[in-house]
Amino acid sequence: MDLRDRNKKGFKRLLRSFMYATQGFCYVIKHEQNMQVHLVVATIVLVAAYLVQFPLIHWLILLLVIAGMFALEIMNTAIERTVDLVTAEFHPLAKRAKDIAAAAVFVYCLFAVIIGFILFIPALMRLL
Ligand SMILES: Nc1ncnc2c1ncn2[C@@H]1O[C@H](COP(=O)(O)OP(=O)(O)OP(=O)(O)O)[C@@H](O)[C@H]1O
Repeated sequence: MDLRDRNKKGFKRLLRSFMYATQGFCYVIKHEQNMQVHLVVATIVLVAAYLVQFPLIHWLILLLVIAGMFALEIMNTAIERTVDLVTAEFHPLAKRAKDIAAAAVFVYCLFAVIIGFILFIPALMRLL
């Protein structure tokens, strides 16, 4: 992007930002296996929520958790690429940065699973 463009405001710039964000999103889906796994799991969970007829509040919580998961995985990928840009060599700080970014995804995943159980167990009990 031309540096002068950065100071421009308006709809065109907004549209361009949206286009860049879409490119980033497509990149992560295409190249990150973890993101592909998240997509498959999210689809299964959404279908299951539909089948057990989640109430509105459960849908909202579920969508928030799924959106957070996607956003965090995207940020993790951004950190990985930035570290790769800084060094192609083995460096303890590069390891720290990537491991910590991965830990953020892991912690979120863990709590997402717990929330999933809390939401689905009563719905499944009702069905049985
Ligand atoms: N430059 C580096 N220096 C030291 N350790 C590194 C470096 N690059 C990667 N690592 C170590 O290897 C692990 C895997 O890194 P990699 O870049 O392959 O990411 P990944 O976890 O495989 O992510 P993904 O498969 O989602 O792209 C990191 O978590 C880190 O421990």
